[in-house]
Order: sequence, then structure tokens, then C-alpha cells
Amino acid sequence: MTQSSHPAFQPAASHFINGAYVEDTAGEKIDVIYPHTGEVIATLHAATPAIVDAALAAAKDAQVAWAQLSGTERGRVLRRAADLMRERNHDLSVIETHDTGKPMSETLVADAASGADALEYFGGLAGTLTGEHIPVAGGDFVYTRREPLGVCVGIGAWNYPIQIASWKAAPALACGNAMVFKPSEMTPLSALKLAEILIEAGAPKGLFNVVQGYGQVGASLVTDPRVDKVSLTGSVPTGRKVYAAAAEGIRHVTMELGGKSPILVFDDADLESAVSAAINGNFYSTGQICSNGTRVFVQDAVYDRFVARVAERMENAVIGDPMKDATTVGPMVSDRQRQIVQGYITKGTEEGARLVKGGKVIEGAGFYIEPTLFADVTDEMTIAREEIFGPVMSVLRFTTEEEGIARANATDFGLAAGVFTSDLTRAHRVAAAFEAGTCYINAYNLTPVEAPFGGSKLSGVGRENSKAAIEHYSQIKTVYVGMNPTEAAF
Ligand SMILES: NC(=O)c1ccc[n+]([C@@H]2O[C@H](COP(=O)([O-])OP(=O)(O)OC[C@H]3O[C@@H](n4cnc5c(N)ncnc54)[C@H](O)[C@@H]3O)[C@@H](O)[C@H]2O)c1
Repeated sequence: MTQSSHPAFQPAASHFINGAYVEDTAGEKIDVIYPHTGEVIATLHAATPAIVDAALAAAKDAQVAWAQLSGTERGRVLRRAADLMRERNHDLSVIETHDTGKPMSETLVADAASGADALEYFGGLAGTLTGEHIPVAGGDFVYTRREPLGVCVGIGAWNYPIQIASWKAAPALACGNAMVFKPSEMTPLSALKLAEILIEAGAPKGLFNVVQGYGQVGASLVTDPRVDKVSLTGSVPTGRKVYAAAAEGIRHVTMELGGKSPILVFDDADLESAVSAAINGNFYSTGQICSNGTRVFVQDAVYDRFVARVAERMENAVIGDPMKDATTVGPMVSDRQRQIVQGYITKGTEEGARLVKGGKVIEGAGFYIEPTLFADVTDEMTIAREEIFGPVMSVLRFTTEEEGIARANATDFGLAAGVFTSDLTRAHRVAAAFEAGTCYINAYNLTPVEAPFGGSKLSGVGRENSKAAIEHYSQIKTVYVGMNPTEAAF
């Protein structure tokens, strides 16, 4: 790997605490690598215990006064932040493309733009948060207060860095919490920009802090007694560890974890739409999306046509420099992730799946691999059971609705599921039968901020986005009001 000077990407310091950039070079080095070239574009340091302590202290301090503002006042800050994020969308997208390798054709529309949506939506919601009034016997009554949890910790994955940071920060802050966010060590840059934007928008110092680091920094945040809630986006193995660690302090959790989601394509479906959904749901972000529909079950009568059409359409992928407008498939985030994907492709072939297209590493400095299509995949093959997190589509054949549903659900994951059919009642029947948190009918992988997003089974607990997220960043206090003299037995 070559070291080059990229002042545009090197932040003023590694961490953002109490309204300012902070450095502690004693922390382990984190090289930020541009996946297109393998170059180091910035070098940061993992948080030391002193940095973690400073961030949590700042958050704890800032939270009290923030919670005392009216919801409308808090919302105003978030809505200003949304505007700033939109104004800076291009620059933020350039950072995101360099951090993740995802093409500009994606980052311009799906990353900071989605983060801005979350800030705007929860900014609007903040002023509407209320408790309720509950009449009870004898003229007494109860009212509830919706209160913040306190200090929330957010921990991010590397595929959607600023989106993940915003999806966690926006509802947390709207409800009156403070946050310490740890981005993935692979993609540490853009969360710092969110921290800058929030300060510029008028958030008090210390309300949203960013600390960098590997897993152990995340682990130290999760068990700190000052922390009331942990929201993780990551893999199931990490989720297990974080959930268990949070349980020790009975902390609230949101777990947005991995998946192996099914898409069922019935023979009456609009086939071109289903092909588009399968392409988006497997190759967008070079396949690095948690809710990807990586098991595409296609009914007998349209199976061959579907496979042929996907292969044909894959010819149109523009693979290469993610900064070029026309590029639709960028590199993988890292060489390691690419090796993992390569390993799965080898297993797929060894276990008897039919490699229809792709499958090869693209030689060069960047971490490129061809979008890959496997057909004749069966349920017990490794590529049909494990999350690959790369551009590998598995197509499986099915015959009846009942069989399709049973096989779609035969997984420990439960993040997303999709059905393509023109039969209205079947579409709803299948959606109802899916064991997944987020289901789609004749669409796939759309995540508007107004809709709840999250998983069932091993894919997670809690929901992000929508009004549902409020439940996961606030708690209800019950206040019983006695209107009568209190009596006792003696
Ligand atoms: N459901 C969703 O919304 C969603 C979205 C994006 C990605 N994902 C999932 O994320 C995974 C890919 O991301 P990844 O490779 O960055 O995941 P990962 O689990 O390796 O890491 C996620 C984060 O957890 C941190 N971490 C690791 N060990 C920790 C520990 N013991 N305590 C606290 N924090 C710890 C990491 O540093 C990183 O910031 C995939 O499984 C994908 O499906 C889920």
C-alpha cells in the first residue's frame, strides 16, 4: 500500500468530542484506505480510555440541558442539520465514495441524502412527542411522560457510514438523548462531518460525539455505567457479544444485524421488475447491504428466462472508477472482504452451483470482484445459507407457493423478504407468511425514513426510522395522581 498525501480526507483529528476535534496519538493507528486504489488517504488513531471517558463525560453533561428544551427547539436543530447536510451532499458523497469505494452514482443519492431525510423527519417529529392522560377510578388519573433514556452509544458498520450515524443520531437526539458514536474502523471519516454539521446547526457541545476505534473501543463503550442504550449495526456475531455485554447493565438495545433474505418470483410476476429487484438487491453497493435478497427463488415456468435475463442485464454493469458518473459497480470495501467473497464463490462452485456469470477477481490495485450469478443453487449449499456480503446472487428453483414460503423462511435470519407476483391476494398472503422484519411486494430494498426498518430472528431487535424508532430511544414514566384522601386498613 502506498502512502500519499490527501489533505482533503485527513481530518483535523481522529475524534470529535465536546464540540471540537481531539487527538490522542497513543491510540492504535487506523489507516483509511481508498478501495479503488489501495492508497492510504488518511490516518487516524483509535480512542484511548481517556478519549472514551472524555466523550462519555461530555455526552452525560450535555444531555440534561438538551432534554429540558422543548421538542420543537430540539427539532429545529435537527432540521437545520438536515439542510446543511443537503447543501454539502456532493462533498460528503466524495468522502463516502473514498471511504467505502461505493460509486458516486450511489453515494450522491443514498448516503448523506438518506441521513438528511432522517434528520429532517425526526426533527419534525420531536415537537409531537407527548405522553398520555389516563382516567382511572374515583376521579384519580394517570399521566405518562415520554422521557429520554440518557446517553446512547451508536456503533456503525462500514457499508453506509453516514447513513447509519444519522439513522441513530436523529431519533436519539429528537427524544432528548445525547450520543457517542463509534464508526466502523474501516470507514471513520463521514461521522466526523455529521458531528461538525450538528454543531453548526446549533446542537450544544458534547451532544453528539464521535470516537474512533476497533471492536475493543466499542466494547468499552457498551459496558460503561454512564451508558443507557446501545444501538449496533453490524454482523450477528458482533451483535451477540454487544447484546450480552449490554445485558449486564440491563441497557436498552437496538440490534441491526445481518441477513440472508429471500425474494420469491412467481411465474405471473412482471419479470423485468423482478430482474431489476434482484440486480439491485444483490449488486447495489457491490452487494454490501444487510437486507440484500441473496436467495432468489424463481418458479419453474419462468426460471430459465429469469436466469438468462439477469445474465444479459449484468452485461450492462459499468465496473470501475467509483468517481466516474457512469460507474455502477465499485470495488469492495477491503481486500479482506473481497477474499471472503472469493472464498464463497469457490465454495459455490465446489458444492455444485452453476456459475452463470462473473466469479473472478479483477486484477489491479483496487479491491474489485465481478458481480457473480449462480443458478441451480440448492438450500443446503453454503452460499444459500451464510451471509456473503458481496456481489453474489444465488438463484433457486421452486414449484408451489407453500414450498416457496417454507424454504424462504428456513433460515435463522429474518431481516427482509420480497415477493414478485401479479396476484393481489397471494402477494399479501406471502408477505404475511414471511418471517422477516421488512417485507416488500413488487419492490425491494427501499428504506424510506417514514417506514420502520429492522429484523426479526437473528437479524436483530428494535426498529430504526419511522415513529417506531421513538419507542427505542425514549421511555415512559407513569405518574399516578390521587384526587382523593388516601386511606389505609389501620
Ligand atoms: N441490519 C442493518 O441495518 C445492517 C446494516 C448494515 C450492515 N449490517 C450488517 O453489518 C455487517 C457488516 O458490517 P461490519 O463487518 O462492519 O460488522 P461488524 O460486526 O464486524 O462490526 C460492526 C461494528 O461493531 C464494532 N465491534 C466489533 N466488535 C465489537 C465488540 N465486541 N463490541 C462492540 N463493538 C464491536 C466494529 O468495530 C464495527 O464498528 C453485516 O453482517 C451486515 O449485514 C446490518
